[in-house]
Amino acid sequence: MSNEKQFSNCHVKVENHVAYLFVNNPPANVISSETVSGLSACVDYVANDSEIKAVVITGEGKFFIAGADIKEFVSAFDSEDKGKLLSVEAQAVLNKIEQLNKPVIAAINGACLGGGLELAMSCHMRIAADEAKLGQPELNLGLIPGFGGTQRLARLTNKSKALEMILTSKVIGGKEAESIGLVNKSVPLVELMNEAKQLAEAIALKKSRLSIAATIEAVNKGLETTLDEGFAIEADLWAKLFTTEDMKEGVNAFIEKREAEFQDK
Ligand SMILES: C/C=C/C(=O)SCCNC(=O)CCNC(=O)[C@H](O)C(C)(C)COP(=O)(O)OP(=O)(O)OC[C@H]1O[C@@H](n2cnc3c(N)ncnc32)[C@H](O)[C@@H]1OP(=O)(O)O
Repeated sequence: MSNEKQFSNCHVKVENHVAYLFVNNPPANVISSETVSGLSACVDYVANDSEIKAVVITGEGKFFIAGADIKEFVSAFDSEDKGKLLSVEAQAVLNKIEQLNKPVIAAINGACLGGGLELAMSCHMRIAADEAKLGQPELNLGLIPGFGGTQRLARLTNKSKALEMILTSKVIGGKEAESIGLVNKSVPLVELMNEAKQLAEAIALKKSRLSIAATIEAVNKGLETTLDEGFAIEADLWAKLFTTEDMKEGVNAFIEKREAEFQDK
């Protein structure tokens, strides 16, 4: 791999236009304040590097991310303001991941709990190891999910499944997560990174950057508005793509019975 970049509690390696972002805060890769800053810088880096067309986020070692740093909560005891700051700052980074105009795939290699699942849910797609453990156990701490989990879990699965998982702190494996639509696919741990790489490369190496970005924008914005507004957003983005070199190339390639070679223009 080339292009390795180090940030606080995470690092990025780039290969074949795919950035592999490793969260690295041993032993459990928890999301401490330092991890939030590191992730924010890391996401800015992958957003601004024009070589990168897709991103895979995973955890270094045996954990994906075991949640927010519970030990840091002690210093915010009895302070609503400090509690709010922890939530709002982490939510902002996760929103930045969700709004990235490059597809982000979470490769869930182990414990993916609390803030870890919230980060995974902010990604555009998720591949889990069968052996992974996914859950929102915050009620065990007398809390609720605070990095977007109460909102994204219900949207990704459904209201009753989200309430069941959050209210019981139930932890589920990769296969069950797949069966409720929480992850796209669950595979044995040994196959996880290859599966994530294949998915990332199927997009990064085959599609135009312009239609990738437009797809993410249409789906993200559409889920935040009415269906009619969503159709209008889609029509505008579709029309803009009509003026691109890549659209001409895609259509000509079809007619000439060859594979399109997009230039991201
Ligand atoms: C808004 C967001 C809120 C949240 O995210 S709240 C946090 C939600 N997450 C959790 O409640 C998970 C808590 N952790 C666990 O349940 C377990 O751990 C695991 C299932 C993840 C792993 O269990 P095992 O394999 O037996 O390892 P181990 O000895 O429990 O953990 C290894 C070290 O990691 C520390 N650790 C684990 N999770 C956290 C955490 N979330 N915050 C701070 N430290 C954590 C432990 O304390 C320990 O450390 P040491 O070796 O020094 O005893």
